[in-house]
Amino acid sequence: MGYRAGMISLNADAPVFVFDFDSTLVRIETLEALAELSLAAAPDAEERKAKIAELTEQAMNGHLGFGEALQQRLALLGLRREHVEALADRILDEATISVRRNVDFFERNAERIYIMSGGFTEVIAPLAARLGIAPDHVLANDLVYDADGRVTGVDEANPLARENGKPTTINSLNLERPIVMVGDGWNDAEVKLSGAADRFYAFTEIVSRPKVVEVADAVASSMDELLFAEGVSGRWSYPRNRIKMLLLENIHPAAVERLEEAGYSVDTMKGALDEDDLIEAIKGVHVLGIRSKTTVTKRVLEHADRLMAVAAFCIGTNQIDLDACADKGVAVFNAPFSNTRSVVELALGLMVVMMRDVADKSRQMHQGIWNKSATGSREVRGKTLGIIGYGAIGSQLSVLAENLGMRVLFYDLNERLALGNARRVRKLDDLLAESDVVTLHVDGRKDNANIFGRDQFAKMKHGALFLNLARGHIVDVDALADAVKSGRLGGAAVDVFPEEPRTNSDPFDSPLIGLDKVILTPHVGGSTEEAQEAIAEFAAERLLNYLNRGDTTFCVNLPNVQLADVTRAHRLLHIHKNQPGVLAELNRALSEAGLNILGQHLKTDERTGYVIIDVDRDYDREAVKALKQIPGTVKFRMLH
Ligand SMILES: NC(=O)c1ccc[n+]([C@@H]2O[C@H](COP(=O)([O-])OP(=O)(O)OC[C@H]3O[C@@H](n4cnc5c(N)ncnc54)[C@H](O)[C@@H]3O)[C@@H](O)[C@H]2O)c1
Ligand SMILES: O=C(O)[C@H](O)COP(=O)(O)O
Repeated sequence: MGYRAGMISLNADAPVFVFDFDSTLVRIETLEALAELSLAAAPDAEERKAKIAELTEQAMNGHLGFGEALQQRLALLGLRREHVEALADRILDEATISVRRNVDFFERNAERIYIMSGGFTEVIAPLAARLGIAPDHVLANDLVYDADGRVTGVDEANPLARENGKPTTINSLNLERPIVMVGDGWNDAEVKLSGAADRFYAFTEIVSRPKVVEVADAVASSMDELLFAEGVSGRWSYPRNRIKMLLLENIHPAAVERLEEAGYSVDTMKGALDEDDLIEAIKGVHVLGIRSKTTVTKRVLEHADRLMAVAAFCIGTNQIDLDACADKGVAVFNAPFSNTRSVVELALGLMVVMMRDVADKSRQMHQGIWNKSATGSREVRGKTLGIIGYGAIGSQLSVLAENLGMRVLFYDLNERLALGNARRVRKLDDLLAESDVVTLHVDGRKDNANIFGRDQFAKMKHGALFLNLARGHIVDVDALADAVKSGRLGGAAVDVFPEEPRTNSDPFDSPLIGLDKVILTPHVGGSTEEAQEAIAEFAAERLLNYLNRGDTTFCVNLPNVQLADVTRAHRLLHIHKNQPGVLAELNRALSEAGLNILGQHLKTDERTGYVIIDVDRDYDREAVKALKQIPGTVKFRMLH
């Protein structure tokens, strides 16, 4: 399993922790998992499994004595040594996710940690070993086998085989106090209720039982939460499950999976939200995930009381007020390359389809009209393609179009390397005059609003084709509609619109609707399964790198700093206005706080400075708070 390293130690007067096993350290109930193995071929397997699960629930909720429930379940199981061995073999894979994240806590504090379970030593042993817990700190039942390897019962001398087994076992050990019991079941709660432990945490990451939660001193929905509540310096400075992420616009589940696996709390919504709804939804949210339809305005940001980062799970970031985000210290990320290929393929397909008039021919066929004719139907080979905006998409399109035999011209505001035989033109008008197909791939910056209108259409070749798969506001659609109607253009394919519906249930309207020779698609240039999954993975990774270690690589509005994981240090992250004197003040405050600096990075852009300081872990925590007061501070956080 992918366990991580870190530095988490308890101090001398820290409690002794006693952890339950099933549905706490592992996400399974041992007896139910064994039933899957031992009853695989039994004709009445389902009945028996249901009975076993029912007995487990009764015992875990305190409705049936544990010893009684264990005996009855073993009788139903028909268990053999090989079944037990098979489960022990895969038990590491069943470890609870937050336990995997905090393996260091176990390793470093093994002397003050016990695993106590009504389950079986043989199954627990491999995970205990992985967590560095010695065999004499594993308190569990021992199975008894007959000569043929059949399980005949458990060692009855062990108190864990009987009622009140857990309190009895703890008491017999005479452990130092305080003792903290952590588990999901009633028999764990009983340890505290009987006085054998000082505190009881209902562990709810796998299952939450109301009756157990009710009597618990506190609820721990993950190991991080437990360590935070106990004041133990955990894997992270703040429990990740308290960091709320809101992902809008049907972001691919791979992102949710990745972020949840890393311990964060993720909520999702299918559509985009309008400004007022977003203002409501963003309260308490630390990370917002969007696509092209959600506009993050200054007004929205004014209500974002916890926001640390925004991820655009797409290429475009024109829907986000990047400067306002920077002013609030909110980092913005996107996925600049993950759907490039999908857009390029669609653009090429649309060109071919338009050259052959496929859309209109197909519509006629659906009306029962057979119109076999070569008139007006052309190959793309040998035609001139004019690409406006030679960035990631434009340049890749250039290469593939040349491979289809097209001649490529491009126009870009910036210097761009011409790929293959593509030729850069200095004036847009030259490109318009020469191209048989004109395609737009500029970014969505505000200045690009309506850059393509009546004048530009008038300068295109008569009968040329036009594509816009970039952004809706770039083109004057009324002018486009007129250019098609007048026959100036031979056809148009449009994927993006100045006004787009926020959800699939909202209506769509445009002057282009119903026009012959016009192909309309609902902003799906980047909507392929491959692209959406790739975007999800890329953007989620950027977010995790930022949240977990302060790395701003690929951030589009803060200085980019690439950072390694924080090990053997605490990391201070200070975002400030780029104004004179901040760094000097910061270093003065650091020295007053008695901090030993292990490493420091500073990067600035014209608006913002970002300082990352790794320090020795011994320092005055209160004094560090002074860093927040330094004039010009925008955001300050700590990681360890
Ligand atoms: N339809 C979709 O689903 C979809 C999917 C992905 C991207 N997009 C959009 O496609 C566009 C291109 O994406 P990209 O990844 O290639 O962006 P990019 O930033 O890599 O490239 C944009 C290029 O346009 C140039 N440019 C900007 N304004 C210009 C102007 N007025 N005239 C000439 N050149 C100009 C820039 O210098 C840059 O080279 C963006 O608008 C993006 O939002 C749409
Ligand atoms: O910017 C982009 O990547 C595209 O416009 C795709 O946007 P979408 O994720 O909303 O489809």
